[in-house]
Amino acid sequence: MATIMTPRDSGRFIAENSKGVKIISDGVRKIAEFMAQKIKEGSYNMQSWKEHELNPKTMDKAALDWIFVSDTLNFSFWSEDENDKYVVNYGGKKHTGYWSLCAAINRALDEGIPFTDPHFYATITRDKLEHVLRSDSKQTIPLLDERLQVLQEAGKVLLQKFDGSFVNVIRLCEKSAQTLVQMIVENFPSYRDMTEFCGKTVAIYKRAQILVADIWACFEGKGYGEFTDIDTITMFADYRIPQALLYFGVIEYSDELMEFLRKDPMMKTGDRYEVEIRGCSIWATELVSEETRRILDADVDGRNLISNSIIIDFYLWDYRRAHADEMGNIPFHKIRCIYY
Ligand SMILES: Nc1nc2c(c(CN[C@H]3C=C[C@H](O)[C@@H]3O)cn2[C@@H]2O[C@H](COP(=O)(O)O)[C@@H](O)[C@H]2O)c(=O)[nH]1
Repeated sequence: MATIMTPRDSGRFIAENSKGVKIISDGVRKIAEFMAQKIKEGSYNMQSWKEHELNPKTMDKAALDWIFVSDTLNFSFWSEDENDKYVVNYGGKKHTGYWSLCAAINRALDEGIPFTDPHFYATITRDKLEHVLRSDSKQTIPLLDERLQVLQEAGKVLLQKFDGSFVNVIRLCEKSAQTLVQMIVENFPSYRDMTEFCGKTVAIYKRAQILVADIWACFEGKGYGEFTDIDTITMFADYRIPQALLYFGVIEYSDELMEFLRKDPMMKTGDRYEVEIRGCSIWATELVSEETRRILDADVDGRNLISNSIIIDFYLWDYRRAHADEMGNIPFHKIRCIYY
């Protein structure tokens, strides 16, 4: 493969050539101060990942298998009609969006379905997957056939190349997050989230990077989650963080782009606006992460606190979920694809 830019360099290249999306340095500084405060007061850190009721609480192979399946299917949960969403009831609660997938996985495991075992999902039938992902509302999960294809593919690769467990992929990455991202995109085609922009191939790698980040957070940077270069992982360019960055004034959309989004169009992978929104969000979050680091390092209590683009991303994503109503009128770009 020709040397492809990393997601960080891709983000910078896209931001330097973007027409519809601008990064606002005052917004970067303000959100960095806000994040530094949150990190200093300890209200957000890598342990926050396990506080989510549906995420695994253990640091073992079972948790790793769970994370690999959830991140293989971690895409496209938005619904055409906000009042008619795909819902999974679990633990006495109604779960929507990304959490509906986690609820469905845990529901299957509770029913004795070995849904996180590649020996099972490598040859899972459409009927069986439909049962596992069944809805508790009228709305079914988007892209069921694509989910079937990427899940069977991931299972087959794990069985054929890595003796049936993602543990063996990690064992080969020599504790390098970048090596692991490369191994994921080389061996698992559904993770190849890249496109052409201004004559160059740009790599966004949203699901490959969030897979590494979820492992790092679940294992709290130890064991399977120990990476010497974890800070080189960027924000995960989905359709939610751009919404949060726009809300906080970290990025700004041109009048044309706002006009375009107001028509609620269905976009396609590689559309110029899609790449600009995702790429500028990556670069904006890198700038926020660097500024947050500068603020923490200037503070005797802050310099040994963990802060990187993953923590910033996780915080913004959780904030957006918790303040979905306030952000209701902030547009997000809509696309149906297997990448995010
Ligand atoms: N950038 C970024 N994108 C993320 C996540 C997560 C879940 N991670 C959580 C789990 C533990 C951590 O503490 C995180 O809170 C899902 N997504 C993406 O969002 C979209 C779903 O959104 P909605 O329709 O509103 O549920 C979809 O593209 C999905 O792929 C994240 O963290 N960052």
